[in-house]
Amino acid sequence: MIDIEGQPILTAAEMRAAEDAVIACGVSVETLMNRAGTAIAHVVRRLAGVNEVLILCGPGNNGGDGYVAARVLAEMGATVRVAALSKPKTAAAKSARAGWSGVVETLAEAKPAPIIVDALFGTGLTRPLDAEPVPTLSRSPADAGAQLSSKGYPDGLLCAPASAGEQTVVGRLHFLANAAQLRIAVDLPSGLGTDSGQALSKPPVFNLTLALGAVKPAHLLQPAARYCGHIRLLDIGVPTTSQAEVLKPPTLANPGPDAHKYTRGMLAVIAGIMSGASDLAALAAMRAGAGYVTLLGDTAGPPHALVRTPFSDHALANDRIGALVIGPGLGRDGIARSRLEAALTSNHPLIIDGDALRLLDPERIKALKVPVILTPHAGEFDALFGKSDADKITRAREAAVLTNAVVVFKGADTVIAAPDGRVRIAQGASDWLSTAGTGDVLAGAIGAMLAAGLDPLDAACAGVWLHGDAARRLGPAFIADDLAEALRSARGAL
Ligand SMILES: NC(=O)C1=CN([C@@H]2O[C@H](COP(=O)(O)OP(=O)(O)OC[C@H]3O[C@@H](n4cnc5c(N)ncnc54)[C@H](OP(=O)(O)O)[C@@H]3O)[C@@H](O)[C@H]2O)[C@@H](O)CC1
Ligand SMILES: [K+]
Repeated sequence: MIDIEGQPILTAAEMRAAEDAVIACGVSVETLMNRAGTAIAHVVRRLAGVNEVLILCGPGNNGGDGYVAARVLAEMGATVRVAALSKPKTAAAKSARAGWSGVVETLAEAKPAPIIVDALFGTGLTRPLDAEPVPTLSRSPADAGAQLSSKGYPDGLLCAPASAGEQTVVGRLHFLANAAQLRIAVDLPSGLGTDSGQALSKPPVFNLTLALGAVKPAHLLQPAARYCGHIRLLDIGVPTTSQAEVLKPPTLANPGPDAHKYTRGMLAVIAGIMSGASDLAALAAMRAGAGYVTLLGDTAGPPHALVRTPFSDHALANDRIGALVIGPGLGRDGIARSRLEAALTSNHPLIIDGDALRLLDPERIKALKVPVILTPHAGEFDALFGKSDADKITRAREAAVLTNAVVVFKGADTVIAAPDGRVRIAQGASDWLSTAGTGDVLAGAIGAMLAAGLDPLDAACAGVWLHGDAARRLGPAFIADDLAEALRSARGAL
């Protein structure tokens, strides 16, 4: 089981292409399926102990993985049952099914077990499951009590649509999941759109999802990610590369003996009508490790290390400034507009956040000749780039190209995109980040990184990492002030 930090993220088509490349070199689909099923079995065996395992198998290769896992688990001495939605359709799944010598129950009639393994659908799911009735065995009285043969569905038994409610695929999956103590999904919880991150049908929430060969967008994008639980990668011997990767901890150098405040990066934060927001950004930058932070505007208060300076073109013209944050608490009035204009023409690398995003359009941003990082949340993103049904990765990528800026598309599944197509996606953001001021803290943290001289994508990634890690360390009910302070622990943990 591999931790997914830093791993490539592949769409369903990219995963198929990676598998095809291996198959073209003479490795059979059956071999890949055997690797997948065997790896799954070993994980399940470790977690299940002596408890009974129920594996739910679908018609495609995801189901095939399930049959292999069942066989290997049985060979290891585990108590394992298999329930199928329908007969296997693919050649590899048929062959895997043939390798399972036990009974195959129907999904509609399977009794619960303490451990369930969902191998119903993986990357091949193309439509919602809700409407799909679960086939049951329509039996004549003479057939009553007959069991499925160990080699497949007996001839003459018909698959008939079941009634509503629990007898849909989703209903049965929820029923069995609710009754289980441990829920494990093979590749993806059944019902998720691999690339879109949408729940085509709402699956149960799993404890563990075993990604096969590569991480997929649905493991990270919301709402799909919330159904996956912990995500671990299983290696099936398919080499993968992608421009999209899971965000990993940054490598940040600590100050050396010859460091001074300016070598560690000087950040200027422009204040506006809501001084609390720019204060938070400035404090966050200091706690993320900036050497010198100056707040430009008419503000007052601690910390004493923060250099508060009235806003002026002269203050902005300081060529020691390594980066400029504008937007937190800026407002949208005339003063805001003139400060934004001054920032845009100051020639400093920019982090553009909050209100500043509402005062700009993509063409203006693209015309800037300095490194730019945009940090919109969903509302700001829609306002700047328009609404769209495309997935979040595609939207972030297109926005980065359109503006020639690094775009940090914030949310529970923050996507960071660079104009050259590279993408990083943060996993497992704390739900407690949904509180006022946390976006200001992020802008400051990223500002510290950009001021320190990191490349814009690296700066954005480092800021997002520190922000997410600080939140994880704080646990529940923190406020943005706590978050800014906790950046110090996150920085110290690197
Ligand atoms: N390729 C490889 O080398 C390897 C692949 N591996 C594994 O394969 C998985 C991908 O396999 P897959 O492509 O067969 O797709 P899968 O998710 O099993 O489902 C497809 C089936 O579902 C059906 N179907 C779709 N939607 C439906 C719906 N709403 N309701 C009902 N049916 C629906 C669809 O029918 P159709 O749309 O064609 O009518 C088709 O029959 C992947 O996640 C990984 O686990 C590993 O073994 C390693 C080697
Ligand atoms: K599955």
